[in-house]
Amino acid sequence: MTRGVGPGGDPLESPSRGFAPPSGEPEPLGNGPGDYGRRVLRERTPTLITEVRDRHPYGPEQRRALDALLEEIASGTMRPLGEGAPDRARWDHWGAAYFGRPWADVPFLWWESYFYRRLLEAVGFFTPGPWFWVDPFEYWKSAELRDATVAVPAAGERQALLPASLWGNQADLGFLFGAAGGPDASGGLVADDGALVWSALDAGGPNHVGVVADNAGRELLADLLLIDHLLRTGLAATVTLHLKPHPYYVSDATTADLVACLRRLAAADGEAAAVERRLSEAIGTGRLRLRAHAFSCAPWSYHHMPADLAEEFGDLTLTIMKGDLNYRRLVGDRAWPPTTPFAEVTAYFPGPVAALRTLKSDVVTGLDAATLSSLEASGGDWRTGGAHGLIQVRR
Ligand SMILES: O=P(O)(O)OC[C@H]1O[C@](O)(CO)[C@@H](O)[C@@H]1O
Repeated sequence: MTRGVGPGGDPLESPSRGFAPPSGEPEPLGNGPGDYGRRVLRERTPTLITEVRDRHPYGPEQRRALDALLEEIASGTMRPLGEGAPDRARWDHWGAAYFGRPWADVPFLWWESYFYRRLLEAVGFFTPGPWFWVDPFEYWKSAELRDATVAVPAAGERQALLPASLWGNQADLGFLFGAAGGPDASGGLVADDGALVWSALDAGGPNHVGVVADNAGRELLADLLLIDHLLRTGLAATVTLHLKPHPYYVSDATTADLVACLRRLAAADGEAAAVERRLSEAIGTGRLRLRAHAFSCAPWSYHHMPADLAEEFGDLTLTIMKGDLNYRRLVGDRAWPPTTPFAEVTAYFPGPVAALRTLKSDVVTGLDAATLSSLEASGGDWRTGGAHGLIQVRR
């Protein structure tokens, strides 16, 4: 296992260094015919730009910038961030191999992350002025949170907590902008290491658990119930909750979204309000620690994580990675044969790690051969439809 240092004083890791992926790894997933990335690039991304433009009273400057982004993605070449962007140097470094090329030539994981950064640029999110730090996705996030029901399982019923946190991941608002609409029904679990997750925590202590959050709203509510359980029962001495430092992938949870969820819990009846009180107190005492690391919005897999993050994950009893994008970043967004062991592709990760994810993109690992053949025989969109889930762990 090798670890590099960040470039030019930047605390984030150089993409060319970091933890080595297993040798002989398959190509990064792209945007060719049949690739899921192509659908996202051609369908979801333009719809999202148009929706963001239509839902806000933006002035001519923001509208022009959104239209230019639409055109650049459809038929132009990828350009760097504008002068004056606070993170321009970092992205110039990261994007050196991609800028000046058509978007479709750039790996899916990379371009989609950069797309969200460019969308924020277009709407003036980082520019001091009237739209400074106005979340372009707040409209959808708050609607989803309003509709969410809060169901606190009875004390002692911990078995429901992992599936609730997992299936909460269906509430990815990016699906609103897909041609096929959102996931409909549960296709069940294609891998279920749930018992191993609990036994990793039951083994002794004190446990220190990381939760790398994904979506706001009902997914984060379910995550918070899980975190409350871990803290309340003493199964975790501390929990570190990783949020996004700024809006990302439509519904990814920021600190503002966490606050909204806590208020939602406080306003609900009975036990939910008690959960909010306990969590707020735990944040106050430092038992529940919030992180919003810049690498959480980086276009790279965790193989390239910076040293400070690697050290943190290495100190944890277990890190729980939520959602599809974190899964892609954990295993590497590559065309792995689906029976490649999860333990093998995550061996580089600096501590025990679990993934709770609904399947919403091409990558998957750790399936047994029988499960894979019945999924293939189903003829359905099982890799990307969001109707299947998995719980995997590497201790
Ligand atoms: O919210 P999640 O579970 O990370 O899912 C987001 C997924 O949706 C997509 O953004 C598709 O638009 C995938 O690229 C990504 O993996």
